Amino acid sequence: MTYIEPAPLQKENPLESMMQRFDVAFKLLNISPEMYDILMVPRKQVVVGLPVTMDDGSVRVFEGIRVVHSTILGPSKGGIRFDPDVNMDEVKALAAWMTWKCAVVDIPYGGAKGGIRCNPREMSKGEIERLMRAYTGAMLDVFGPDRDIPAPDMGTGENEMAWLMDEYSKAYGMTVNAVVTGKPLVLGGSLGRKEATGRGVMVSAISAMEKLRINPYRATAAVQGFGNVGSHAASLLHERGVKVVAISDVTGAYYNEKGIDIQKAMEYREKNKGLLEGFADATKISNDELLTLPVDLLVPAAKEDVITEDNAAGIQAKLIVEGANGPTSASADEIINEKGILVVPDILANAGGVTVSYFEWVQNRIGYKWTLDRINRRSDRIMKDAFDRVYQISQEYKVPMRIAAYMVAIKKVADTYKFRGGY
Ligand SMILES: NC(=O)C1=CN([C@@H]2O[C@H](COP(=O)(O)OP(=O)(O)OC[C@H]3O[C@@H](n4cnc5c(N)ncnc54)[C@H](OP(=O)(O)O)[C@@H]3O)[C@@H](O)[C@H]2O)C=CC1
Ligand SMILES: O=C(O)CCC(=O)C(=O)O
Repeated sequence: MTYIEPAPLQKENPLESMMQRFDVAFKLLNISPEMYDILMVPRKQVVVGLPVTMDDGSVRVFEGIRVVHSTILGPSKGGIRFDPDVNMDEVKALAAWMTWKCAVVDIPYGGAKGGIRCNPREMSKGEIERLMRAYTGAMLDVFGPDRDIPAPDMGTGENEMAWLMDEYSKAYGMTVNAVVTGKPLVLGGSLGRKEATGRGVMVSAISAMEKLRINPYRATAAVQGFGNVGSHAASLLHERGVKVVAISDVTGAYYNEKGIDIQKAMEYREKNKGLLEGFADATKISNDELLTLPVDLLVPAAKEDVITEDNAAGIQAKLIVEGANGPTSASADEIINEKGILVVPDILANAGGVTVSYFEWVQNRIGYKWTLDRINRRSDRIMKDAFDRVYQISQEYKVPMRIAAYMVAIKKVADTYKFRGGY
């Protein structure tokens, strides 16, 4: 029997959360009302059924989604997520966030996102490869180096991007490495891309600490999620003197008030099938408990809607830097703002990844490789400038940085429409 698993029911809806913040920011800007629908409705929503032969010979049909939210600033850009919770509303929200994110850091891309509802932890490498190739084949007329450029997100990494590039290149009869970013270095991947999102989180955190007059060498942090974003954010924060006292993954959270040895945790995870389960030198607590630890900095870097109206009141951190997309539901915003916690929002804080993806694409287009030093200097500058711009708007309009970031992004996209016209 073949079947597509239904998406699980979720209490919070990321699309509604995104819309609520969008509405607030839109009203503060003097933009014509018809622009509202133009900016809200995605340009393209593609859903495909993907039959894949499993290792035991059975055939399973997976559902694959790609949403292109906007292409007004340039080709659309955004990752591909492999996760059992993938659903259309989530992907629509994630695609819109990509539009706002690229606009906030001022790179010439629109926004898109893709996802396949599956559990990669329960699949073999061969099954994942066949699924990725099937998805790419089904999206040949969506993807393209000047049209829509995917990248990694939760549950995917350089292997999946390599298969995508190969499948696309075979279909077009030539090597097209600029069709996807986050590739292995030998296929035209960029130095610095793996660490880029975590690095941007670190730059945002240090910039925010300056504003709050927190000395990083005396600060403590808890980081939720120890994948691409969380592990590099934790490691780079540690390098800047911050004591990371808690980390976590899907198996739970690991707390040590004297500080976690991040390098050791990364090595442990590599040897332990990618999991922190059993990590010594720390007490195991729950992912919910991690969120309310008495720390200066909280970095949610796992998935959306982990900070909600149910737990926001218990948060003790002075600063939240959002590594994940949409980790704070709209219902929690008010509580957090009332508590005076400074939040560096996702569309700003985690934009380091797409920034270095942009650099990867540029290098592929010009056929030349940049040094790591050049990449880090340029991406740090972009992240710092974007932070300062959003902080300044938040002061000027007396709004949280999240609303200020939406204002910067919406204005840029709306201004572009004004000049291009023709909708
Ligand atoms: N990769 C990138 O460049 C970018 C990613 N992001 C966002 O950052 C977030 C993380 O992405 P990324 O690091 O790439 O993903 P990964 O798949 O590399 O890592 C996700 C991490 O979160 C953990 N996790 C998953 N579910 C839960 C849960 N319910 N509770 C606690 N931890 C959980 C995973 O644990 P386990 O490994 O045990 O499953 C893993 O440690 C996502 O929101 C993504 O959209 C944003 C910008 C760019
Ligand atoms: O690197 C990219 O192009 C996009 C990464 C991504 O999906 C994100 O920023 O959420």
